[in-house]
Amino acid sequence: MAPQGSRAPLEFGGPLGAAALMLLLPATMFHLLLAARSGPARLLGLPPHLPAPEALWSPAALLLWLTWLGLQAALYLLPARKVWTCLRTRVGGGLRVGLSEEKGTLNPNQSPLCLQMAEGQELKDKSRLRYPINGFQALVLTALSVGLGVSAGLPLGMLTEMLLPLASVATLTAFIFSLLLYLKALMAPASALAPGGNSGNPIYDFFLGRELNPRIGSFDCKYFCELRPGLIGWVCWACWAGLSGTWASRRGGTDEQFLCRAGAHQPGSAGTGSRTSGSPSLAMWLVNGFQLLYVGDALWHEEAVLTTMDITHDGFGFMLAFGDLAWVPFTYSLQAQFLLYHPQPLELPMASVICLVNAVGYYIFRGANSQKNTFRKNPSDPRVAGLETIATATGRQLLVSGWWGMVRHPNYLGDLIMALAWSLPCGVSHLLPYFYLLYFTALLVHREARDEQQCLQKYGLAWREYCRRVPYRIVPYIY
Ligand SMILES: NC(=O)C1=CN([C@@H]2O[C@H](COP(=O)(O)OP(=O)(O)OC[C@H]3O[C@@H](n4cnc5c(N)ncnc54)[C@H](OP(=O)(O)O)[C@@H]3O)[C@@H](O)[C@H]2O)C=CC1
Ligand SMILES: CC(C)=CCC[C@@H](C)[C@H]1CC=C2C3=C(CC[C@@]21C)[C@@]1(C)CC[C@H](O)C(C)(C)[C@@H]1CC3
Repeated sequence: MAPQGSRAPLEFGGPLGAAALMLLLPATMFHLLLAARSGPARLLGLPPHLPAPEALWSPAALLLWLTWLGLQAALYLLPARKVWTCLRTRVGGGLRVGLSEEKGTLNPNQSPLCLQMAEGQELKDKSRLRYPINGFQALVLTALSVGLGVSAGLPLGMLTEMLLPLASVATLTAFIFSLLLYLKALMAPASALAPGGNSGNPIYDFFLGRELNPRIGSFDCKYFCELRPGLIGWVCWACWAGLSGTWASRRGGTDEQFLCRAGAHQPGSAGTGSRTSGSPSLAMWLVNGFQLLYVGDALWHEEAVLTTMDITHDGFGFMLAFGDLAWVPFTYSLQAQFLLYHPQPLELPMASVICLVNAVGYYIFRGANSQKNTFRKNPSDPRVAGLETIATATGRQLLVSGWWGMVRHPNYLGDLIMALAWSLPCGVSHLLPYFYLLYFTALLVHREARDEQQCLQKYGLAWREYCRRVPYRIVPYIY
């Protein structure tokens, strides 16, 4: 039985804050879903029409959701194809080859099927967990399965109408799953518990999560949820929203009929304007393209998630279960949902500027994340060996030039610039599509403060020296 009452300071406003977030997060998600399909599409203020209770639940949505989770779990367990592994190895560069060969896990000449694995950070008991690396393969196979399903006549056009019940089912799953995880953690050894999330207060611990890496056999629940059902679901749904225009016109429906069916055509609706061609608008192409790049990138660099604080520090509780399974797919796709019901005109010159903004954001995000990952894996790698560093008492070093000498969280800066680029195609007539940018700024500012606290504990004076030499946190000369 695990000991109760760790001395970690309480975060998120303690039990009261945790309880409030458990109500507020699902409420916000449903508000956004309803607002996106309402005529006025207001971020602040109630949507004009609240749905009937039966619109929030359907057995078909439950079946679809369970099938989706089953498909993603099967793809998680599937070995990586040899041809696939070789391709990733070549395109991914020396870093991946070095890592995998060093651990004896990758030999492209062995068998046509191999489960490529990566090792996580060292745990309290000095052991390291192993994780499958086949996320990008899962994305491609999912896209193929969905494509096959649609061409075989699966009524995926219903997806738009099923979004509310799907969100309910995902929220319910997150609650049940978190409860099971909480109970499972009661039997976990102390060494398996997360640094936070073990305060002894059941509400707080349920929210934050007690066990660091809950597993069923070798199936890692947190790693699976962080990158698979929600992230892949997000782009599948957003792309589907993009294609829905085509679908509406192929079925012989007008925009007006489509919007009525989807529940958006109400007095004062902005949603009957410009989408008449039956193909996704330029704005929709941009939003989908940018988000597909983001998710594809996350799965391509899958092993990088093993060093994020979600995997190394936070327990697996309601916050991450709900965040991964419900919040990400249903709120991160908000721009696509908004454009589906409120098409916006976008001219080519403006689209080019937005593409440039996204490219700059991606360049900073990827450059900063790759530089740190390369450095953490092998500080003498020629790509990072010339960078200036600060030594710490732990034996690890901190980068103080390159991306990490510009601000203390250059990767957050890139991520925020991309967030702006995802909203700009939606125009400036509504605040709603900018919700992601606002929420994400708050999330990253809070996350940055948590990370600083942890780094101060880990590196002490060396961290203070880093802060002195790199005074800005996220935005140079501003913050
Ligand atoms: N789309 C979304 O919803 C979200 C996206 N993200 C993205 O996820 C990515 C990962 O974020 P996150 O895990 O929060 O944080 P980081 O990837 O920034 O990792 C922080 C860690 O990096 C190490 N570090 C910090 N400074 C230095 C330095 N100067 N030199 C070397 N190492 C350093 C420290 O760990 P150590 O020293 O132990 O290596 C620190 O704890 C980011 O790109 C972020 O934008 C994050 C949250 C949500
Ligand atoms: C308020 C609330 C619901 C909190 C939960 C937060 C989660 C939604 C996010 C915490 C960290 C995340 C990361 C990603 C998605 C969102 C969550 C789960 C991420 C998988 C997105 C893709 C990136 O490339 C990433 C892999 C770096 C990233 C990791 C962190």
